[in-house]
Amino acid sequence: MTETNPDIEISRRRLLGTVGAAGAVGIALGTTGGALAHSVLDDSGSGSARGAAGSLASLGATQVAFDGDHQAGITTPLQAKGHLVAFDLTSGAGRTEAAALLRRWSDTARRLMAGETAATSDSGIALDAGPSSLTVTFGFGHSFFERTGLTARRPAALDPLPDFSSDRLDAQRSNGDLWVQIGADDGLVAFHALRALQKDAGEAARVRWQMNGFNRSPGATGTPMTARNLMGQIDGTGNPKRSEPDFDKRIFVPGTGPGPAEHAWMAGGSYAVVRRIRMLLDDWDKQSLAQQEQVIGRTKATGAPLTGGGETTEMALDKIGSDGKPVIPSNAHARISAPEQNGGAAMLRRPFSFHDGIGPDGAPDAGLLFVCWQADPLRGFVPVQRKLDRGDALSQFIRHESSGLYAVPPGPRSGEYVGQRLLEG
Ligand SMILES: C=CC1=C(C)c2cc3[nH]c(cc4nc(cc5[nH]c(cc1n2)c(C)c5CCC(=O)O)C(CCC(=O)O)=C4C)c(C)c3C=C
Ligand SMILES: [Fe+2]
Repeated sequence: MTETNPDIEISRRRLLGTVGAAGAVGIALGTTGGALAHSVLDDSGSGSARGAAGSLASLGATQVAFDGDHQAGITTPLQAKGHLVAFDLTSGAGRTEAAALLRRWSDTARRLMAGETAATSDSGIALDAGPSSLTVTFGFGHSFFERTGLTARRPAALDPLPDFSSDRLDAQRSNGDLWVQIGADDGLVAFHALRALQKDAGEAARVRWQMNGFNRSPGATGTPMTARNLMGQIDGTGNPKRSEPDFDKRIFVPGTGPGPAEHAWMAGGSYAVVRRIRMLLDDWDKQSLAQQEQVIGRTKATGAPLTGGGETTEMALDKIGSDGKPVIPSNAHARISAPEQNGGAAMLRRPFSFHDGIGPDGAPDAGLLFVCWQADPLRGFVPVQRKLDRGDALSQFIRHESSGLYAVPPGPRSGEYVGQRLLEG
């Protein structure tokens, strides 16, 4: 598995890089990572993002490939910093301008992900740092296809999500013609990419909304662990694993099979559902540990199911306690969202936490930038959210405040730009 997964190979490099961080950068970037790290280590070439600093530790040197079957930032391990940004095309911009924009964006993303500077007027924000696992992922919203005259090529999977009774959505912070996800293990590297991409948008597109998120930094725990969210729960345990035979089928649009030929441009792509979910943390913190664990159906400390075992032990959903009730409550979040309760519906959750300050009432404006990936939202997010909407114990502690659904095309081939098969096909 690890040999065929570029993202996991990056992790392997990161492990080797730990040795490098202790002083032997040559080992970290030797036979395993040398080719990918070349651009950041080469002091002689123009376009290097190296400033005055010396050699890079493994965290800075780690590079994720831009080209590939799938875009980076989907199966890439969670990064410490994230920016989500949606753009609308300006009134004068159509298909030609959109194609030129995607070409500029792809060129910049390819360069920055390789640890190079932007092609023109680089801001210098990321000087001294390496690529730091930077990923830039591009998607198209439903409205993009009208704006560019491409409605015949719009997949049905991009039809607007249904309304959910628990939605409290802000239209200004939802949807958008274009969506960009930026992730990096260094805050300056991530912000540098955001600035560069916004500059590239020029007169073609304007920012519609923008959100900032974070995760635990790599190396903060003794061994790699599933991340925690701002409620303190281990979050991500039940995610589909790359080693599972149906992983690709669940997450990526198949290359062949049913569906009109006009939609072939999405083969190898994926659909991202993005929700800004506010956590009502003051209410949550008033719950006892036992109450919090009943809400999820898993222990807080280890993430193990309430029916026993460790984090990765299967939930025994049929197990009845001495009180005659299911040990994992019937309204527990992990029970209701489990694939076996939803006809196999599954998604890859890859969120960032957010904190946008403290409101006048003293409550943090904090929560989860929920990003999930699937081959078809009607067989991933939608049925699960419908079920959660009807009786999830977690729902009284969260509020869905914004929503987006984006078609994320496959990764580019060498020299190609993201979306070229749609815009020029
Ligand atoms: C519609 C999809 C989902 C939304 C929205 C959602 C919000 C949300 N979830 C947590 C915390 C946890 N979720 C956990 C599991 C879990 N959640 C979903 C889906 C949505 N969650 C799924 C598909 C699963 C996996 C179920 C399974 O396969 O067993 C867990 C348990 C640990 C884990 O598996 O990750 C936690 C904790 C929050 C805080 C939240 C909104 C803010
Ligand atoms: Fe969840």
